[in-house]
Amino acid sequence: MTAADVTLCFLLRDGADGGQVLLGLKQKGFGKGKIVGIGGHVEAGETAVQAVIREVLEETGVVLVPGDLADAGAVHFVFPARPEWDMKTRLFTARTWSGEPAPSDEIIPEWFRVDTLPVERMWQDADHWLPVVLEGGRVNIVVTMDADNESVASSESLLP
Ligand SMILES: Nc1[nH]c(=O)nc2c1ncn2[C@H]1C[C@H](O)[C@@H](COP(=O)(O)OP(=O)(O)OP(=O)(O)O)O1
Repeated sequence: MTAADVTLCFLLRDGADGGQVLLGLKQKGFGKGKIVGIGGHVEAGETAVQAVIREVLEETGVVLVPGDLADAGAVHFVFPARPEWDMKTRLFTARTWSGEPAPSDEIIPEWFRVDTLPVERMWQDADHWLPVVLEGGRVNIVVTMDADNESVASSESLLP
């Protein structure tokens, strides 16, 4: 089975008490009830940049242009017990955009401090790759989930 192509974009801003990132409570579909990054599937004929701009608009109302996006690499999520859930995820960050994040039927967006991420409410793999991305780094990592599809069995960086 081929992994689905998906995207995530992390909006970053400076708060009074340090850096903040926009995440959101997933209201339905994959990862419902978790705090997740903003994004979703790349549709046929779309580039990853086009897809992430569309998904951020659909889920939060925030308008991005390609020049707002910084490439933060990729994470391949592997679910051996559920191969149909495998996803190849392109990661982006943005420090500029237009509009204010607003809730949609997909996501309730919320700003979090980057130094106190709500990891207990996120996918358990988040702390394997997200802090590097939020510090402005790039990752290229394969995260393999356990048979419970929740715990991390292994994570392997493909970067030299
Ligand atoms: N293990 C994991 N850890 C994580 O932090 N994010 C994950 C993950 N596995 C998948 N994701 C993300 C990537 C992707 O942005 C999202 C799933 O895409 P979607 O939100 O588009 O899925 P849905 O099925 O809700 O929506 P549709 O695209 O409308 O079918 O979940």
